[in-house]
Amino acid sequence: MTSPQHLLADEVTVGYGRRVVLDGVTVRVGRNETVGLRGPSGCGKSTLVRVLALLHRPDHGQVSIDGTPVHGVRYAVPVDLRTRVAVLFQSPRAAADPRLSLDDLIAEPLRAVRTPESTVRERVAELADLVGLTADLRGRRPHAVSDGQLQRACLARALVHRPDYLLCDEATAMLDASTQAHVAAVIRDYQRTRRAGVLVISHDQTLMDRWTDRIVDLDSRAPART
Ligand SMILES: Nc1ncnc2c1ncn2[C@@H]1O[C@H](COP(=O)(O)OP(=O)(O)OP(=O)(O)O)[C@@H](O)[C@H]1O
Repeated sequence: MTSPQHLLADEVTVGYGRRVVLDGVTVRVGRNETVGLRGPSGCGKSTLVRVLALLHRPDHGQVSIDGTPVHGVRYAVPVDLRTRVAVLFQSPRAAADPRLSLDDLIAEPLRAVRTPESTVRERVAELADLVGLTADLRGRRPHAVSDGQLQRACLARALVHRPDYLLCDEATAMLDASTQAHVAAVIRDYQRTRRAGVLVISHDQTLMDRWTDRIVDLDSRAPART
């Protein structure tokens, strides 16, 4: 029997203190599809992204990747499983280490798994090119580049391990129109060529309609099921 090809949050419940934010939510993102996640502010979209990105352990329920259940969070998850899901957040300033150059920001996940330095340099150059970071920008640290340039570096970093699933949490919201279009185009191309599964959260309905194959409504009033 072939294993399922999806990233699955299965009957996931998450609470902060006594407040239940996600109550038995099931959402799946298949390989080779782009799914939009929609819902009112505060309904738990970002929380679900953190659960799917293996950054937050649900109180109940489980995440599985292509049929393999994931136990633990962050570094407790084996590296070959952890690197299959990447996430791009809204604010590159909050996500990026201010001490690192853009090149080192992109390279860090590769160095963390002891990739040979020649391979690191090659891959960083390839990705910087893909996201449109010029040589003069690559040596700069976050304070010396714009939000759009920094988000390009964060996208390159997110793609560095060639993830099968990419989660985009309002990833283009802070960008000007042309950077937004370019970042979205890079993600779309990546999705097609890699046959990746992509989850998109955006308050921009036009962008969601244009970008996604289907939309899941995550309403805090009722458990969402797809
Ligand atoms: N670490 C936390 N500790 C306590 N409460 C939290 C935490 N993270 C989120 N919350 C609360 O959980 C609820 C859901 O937050 P979440 O960010 O997942 O919603 P969202 O749907 O992504 O919202 P938005 O569309 O406004 O970004 C909110 O009420 C938020 O205040």
